[in-house]
Formats: sequence, C-alpha cells, structure tokens
Amino acid sequence: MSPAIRLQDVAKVYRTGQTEVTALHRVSLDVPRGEFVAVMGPSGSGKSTLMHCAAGLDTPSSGEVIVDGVAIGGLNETRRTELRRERIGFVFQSYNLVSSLSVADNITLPLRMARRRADPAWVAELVERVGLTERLHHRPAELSGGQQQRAAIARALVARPAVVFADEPTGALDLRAAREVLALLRRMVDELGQTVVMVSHDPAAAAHADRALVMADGRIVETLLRPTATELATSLMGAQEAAFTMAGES
Ligand SMILES: Nc1ncnc2c1ncn2[C@@H]1O[C@H](COP(=O)(O)OP(=O)(O)OP(=O)(O)O)[C@@H](O)[C@H]1O
Repeated sequence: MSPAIRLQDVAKVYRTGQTEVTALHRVSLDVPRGEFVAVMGPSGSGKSTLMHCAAGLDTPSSGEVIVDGVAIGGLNETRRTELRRERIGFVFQSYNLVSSLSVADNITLPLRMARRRADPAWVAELVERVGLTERLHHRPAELSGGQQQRAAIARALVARPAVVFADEPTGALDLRAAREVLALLRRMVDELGQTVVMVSHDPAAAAHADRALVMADGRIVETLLRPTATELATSLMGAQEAAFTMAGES
C-alpha cells in the first residue's frame, strides 16, 4: 500500500524581488498510514512550508508530492481542492470553527462542502470520542479552548481523511487542555489507524508522536523514533544552535 504522504525531492524557493529564500532543500519523506509524525525545528526552519507543500496548500518549486497515492503536481486547482477536501483533514492552532454554526454543524461541515452524506453512526462515534455529546447544540464561543479544539479534531476526521495535518494544535491551550488534545490525537492514531502529521514547537507535544522529524535550514536533520520530551528538547537545542551558527556565517 502507498504511504499516506510521500514527498520526493521537494524543494521550495521563495523569491521576493532580488532575494531568494530556499525554505526546503530537496526533502524526501514517507509518512506511513496509521503513523503519528511530529515535525519540529527552530523558527524559520521550514516546518510550515513542508506542511503546506505536503497538504497541497502550496506548490513546490520542484519535486513531487503524493497524497494517498495521487501525485498532486499533475492536478489542476479544482481537482487539488477536491483532493484536499476528500483526503486531508486540518487542525489549526486557532481552531477555525465557524462561529455562527453549532458544534454539530461545524463537525459535519466538511461533508456538506464535499456534498457527501453524513454517516450518523460515524458522526456519533466521533462526537463521543471527542467528549462533546453534551455540547452539540452549543456555539463555539460557548466552549472552552480545549473543547473547541476537540470539535475541530472531530471535524478534521469526519470525512475519514488519509491524513490529518495539525499545525501547533496545542499552541493556544493551557497545559491540561493541551494534554487532553494530544491524548485524543494519540487515541485517534492507535484506535482508528488515523495518520497524523503535527507541527509543534513543544517537545512535550511531539513526544506523543511515533516519529519526530527535526528540521533546520530547510532540511530534515534528525529523525527520532518514539522520542521522549527530553530527547526532543536536546535535539531541538542542537538544531537551534546550528541555525544561529548558519545565520552568523551568512
Ligand atoms: N511567502 C513567503 N515568502 C518569502 N519567504 C517565505 C515565505 N514563507 C516562508 N518564507 C521563508 O521560508 C523559510 C521557512 O519558513 P517557514 O514558515 O516554513 O518556517 P517555520 O519553521 O514554519 O517557522 P515558524 O516556526 O516561525 O512558523 C523562512 O526563512 C521564511 O522566512
């Protein structure tokens, strides 16, 4: 079976006027199905660019991105949008729920956008798993940050995507709510076989992953399997020092 996501020699160069920034240097990566992958690295190391390219939100300057067996470079914008809707779920730091819709309608929104019928048993299971059965008719503003993020996770999973990309999903949460959200993502991987790719600055968050990729200067410089928070903090410090040295030399 093809990996959930494959990047082959993906490079991204941003050009503004005369200046060029290489945000990704020919990165290759396979994310197997059912794996929880964390992407870490200092500010500016290319985490967001990697995620945006892998999710079809940005176009690589060269190389190939294959999502759920489909090479997205060959798709036009309409087909790419469809593929994102059908095969990719997103969780953002700021939840991005629609304030005028109930929790229930927020969770099923991706299905309506894709003109797909909701499977009531699956929606009920998801709502139960994220612990929001009692909150379905509330508006997002009536929920805590942790509850809003759990609603966003249910929304990301409702269309049974091949992969969920989570961008700093605990960045706006207190410690307890953050732990609940991370434990929930972990359970979604363990119990539902969901593939998750999470960008995070936080070693304690990335320690929930099966594999952590540490980036520096647009490259994956280290891969840690079942990492501890201490190992990740050490690795991140190394990447930060390398980034400072490189900045000093340029
Ligand atoms: N739209 C853009 N135009 C020009 N340069 C960009 C653009 N987006 C990102 N960059 C540059 O590409 C490099 C990688 O940026 P990226 O946002 O991927 O890093 P990051 O690791 O996600 O950083 P952070 O942790 O601060 O969000 C940086 O040098 C950044 O300035």
